[in-house]
Amino acid sequence: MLLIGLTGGIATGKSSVSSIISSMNLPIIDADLLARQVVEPNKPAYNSILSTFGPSVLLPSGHIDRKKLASIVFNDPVARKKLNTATHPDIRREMLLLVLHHFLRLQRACVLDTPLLFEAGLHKFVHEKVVVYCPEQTQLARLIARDNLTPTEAQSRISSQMPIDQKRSLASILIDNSNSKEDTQKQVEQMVARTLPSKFRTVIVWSLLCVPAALLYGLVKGWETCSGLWARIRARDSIRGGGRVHMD
Ligand SMILES: CC(C)(COP(=O)(O)OP(=O)(O)OC[C@H]1O[C@@H](n2cnc3c(N)ncnc32)[C@H](O)[C@@H]1O)[C@@H](O)C(=O)NCCC(=O)NCCS
Ligand SMILES: Nc1ncnc2c1ncn2[C@@H]1O[C@H](COP(=O)(O)OP(=O)(O)OP(=O)(O)O)[C@@H](O)[C@H]1O
Repeated sequence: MLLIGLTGGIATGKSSVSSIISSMNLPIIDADLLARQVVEPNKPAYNSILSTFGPSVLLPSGHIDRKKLASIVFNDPVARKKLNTATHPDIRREMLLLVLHHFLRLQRACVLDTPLLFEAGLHKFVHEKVVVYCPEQTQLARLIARDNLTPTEAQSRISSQMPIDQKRSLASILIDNSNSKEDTQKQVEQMVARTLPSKFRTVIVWSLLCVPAALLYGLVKGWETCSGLWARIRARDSIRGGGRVHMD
């Protein structure tokens, strides 16, 4: 199975490209979505965020206040590193499980839609590094318009990632999303047609690797179940032990 790492800068157009790819029936693993799932209440990363940032980053519902957390971490590299440390191992584990799942289902390719592909070192594990590019001024304008940010807020988000020109230089395939959406669509279709392996090749690789992949899937899933149970026991004990919920 071909592993395609899809990345770019914030608001350069990854989601737009990933929805084009998805319409071609290729599976997409969305790191931003996984980042939301691993911080649901009482999951290990949730407890870790709470003990690092305190209860002021919670909404009255008990969920993480993402706006509040964003305003902290996009202005403070040390806080951002702490958030990455709390969330990235769990995001990586979920990604691995999904990759194995798609491999075992005999998919010909799988796309990892990951904004921090290079920053987090995940580019080492993919066959193709696809960078969705637009010039930084266009990126800034799109980010301000989409998220209703001030230019200063938008700039600090852009600066929290590797500069888009550097990502461009690390790409194995570049999708230039500076122009129309139709132009981008054409580039994506060409990219998929050029890189997708044949069904024959996919079946050969699958038959060689399906046993170790299934074993690895079972091990990672087992580990996930045990660590989830352990986090719930610890959260329950901390409620019983004086109401300092999740702060132990
Ligand atoms: C900071 C948080 C709370 C902001 O949440 P919010 O819902 O406002 O934004 P969302 O998650 O949709 O992210 C939007 C974009 O911000 C950028 N971004 C997100 N996290 C980071 C980060 N740690 N460093 C640099 N850029 C980031 C990405 O380009 C992403 O596509 C959230 O992004 C988060 O928990 N980030 C840490 C986990 C992470 O690294 N996620 C990125 C995928 S691995
Ligand atoms: N070719 C294009 N022309 C004009 N606007 C575009 C184009 N491609 C994307 N946009 C707009 O730019 C904004 C950012 O695009 P998108 O949300 O796809 O970026 P992203 O890289 O996924 O962002 P993030 O890193 O925050 O997840 C959106 O409002 C989108 O509609």
